[in-house]
Amino acid sequence: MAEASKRIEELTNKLNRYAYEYYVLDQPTVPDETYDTLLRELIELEEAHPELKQEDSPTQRIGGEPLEQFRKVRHEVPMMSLGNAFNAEELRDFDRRVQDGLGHKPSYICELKIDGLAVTLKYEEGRFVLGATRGDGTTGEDITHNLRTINSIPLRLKEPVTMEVRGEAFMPKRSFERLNDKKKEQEEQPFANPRNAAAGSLRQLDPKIAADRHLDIFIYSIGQYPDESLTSHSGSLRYAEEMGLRTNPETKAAADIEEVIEYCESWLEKRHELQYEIDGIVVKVDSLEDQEQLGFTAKSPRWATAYKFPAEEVVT
Ligand SMILES: NC(=O)c1cnc(N)c2cc(Br)sc12
Repeated sequence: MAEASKRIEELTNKLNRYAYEYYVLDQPTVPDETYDTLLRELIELEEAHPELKQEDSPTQRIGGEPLEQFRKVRHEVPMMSLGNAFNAEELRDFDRRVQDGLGHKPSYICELKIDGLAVTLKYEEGRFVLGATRGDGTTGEDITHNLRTINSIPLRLKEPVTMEVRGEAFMPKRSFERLNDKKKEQEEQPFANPRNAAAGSLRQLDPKIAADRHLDIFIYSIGQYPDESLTSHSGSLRYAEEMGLRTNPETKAAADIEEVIEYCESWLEKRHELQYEIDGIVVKVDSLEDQEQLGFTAKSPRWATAYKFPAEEVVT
């Protein structure tokens, strides 16, 4: 029994590390066959010793029976929405308002605006305990059973910290095309776009459906967190990465609004090369102290805006 317990713990940790390298870092260090062989060994050991199964075992990503209904979840920290800017001049207007509010020039951080479904993830002492949709910003739906099936969401953080993080769950373009090909073959209604496909997949009561949809996620903000040493948004993104969470590699600091405008305009064409859809760029004041000073309007932060790309001509 001690042997089995030791081997199960060893396999669980090894498989979780391999999954982290593959799904979070996009840098696998072992071939798929190695992962599959170890996973088969773990499944056999867990079947022989179910009481030794670990909560963060990769075999526990797809839970039990489908839910009867969704539980409502109240967000302690409301999930924000963003004001919009549609061109360079409106970005300059945003910058003027920010400088008026701060009394100094801020530094900015630019992040791709992922076209998916905003979700919140709660970790307690490092364990993934709750995941929910944004809903109306204060009340969302509990979709923990579906988010557990996303391989780039760690079931356990690298440190036993308690924190809430927010991000965008999305369906990569390739998964979207494969899914719609299957739907067309089965003469079912295809999804209009990857955002609808991701939302449709995560709003299922049966986690086996979400598990089959190859969803992914980028974390873009941290709610209440224990580490008071964080003073910038960019620092909090690095902290999220250190905890084992997946963040977007294209995020970039900008010294002033002209650099922000340059970044936004550079992605107008480049975005078609991405493996996922984006519908704009999120621009944030980087200093947490500056964010605190600027605060929120009734529904949006004064320290962020969304630069929206012009709607694309839909070729039918
Ligand atoms: N990086 C970000 O902050 C970010 C990325 N993608 C998105 N769809 C959203 C939405 C809000 Br609200 S923030 C944000």
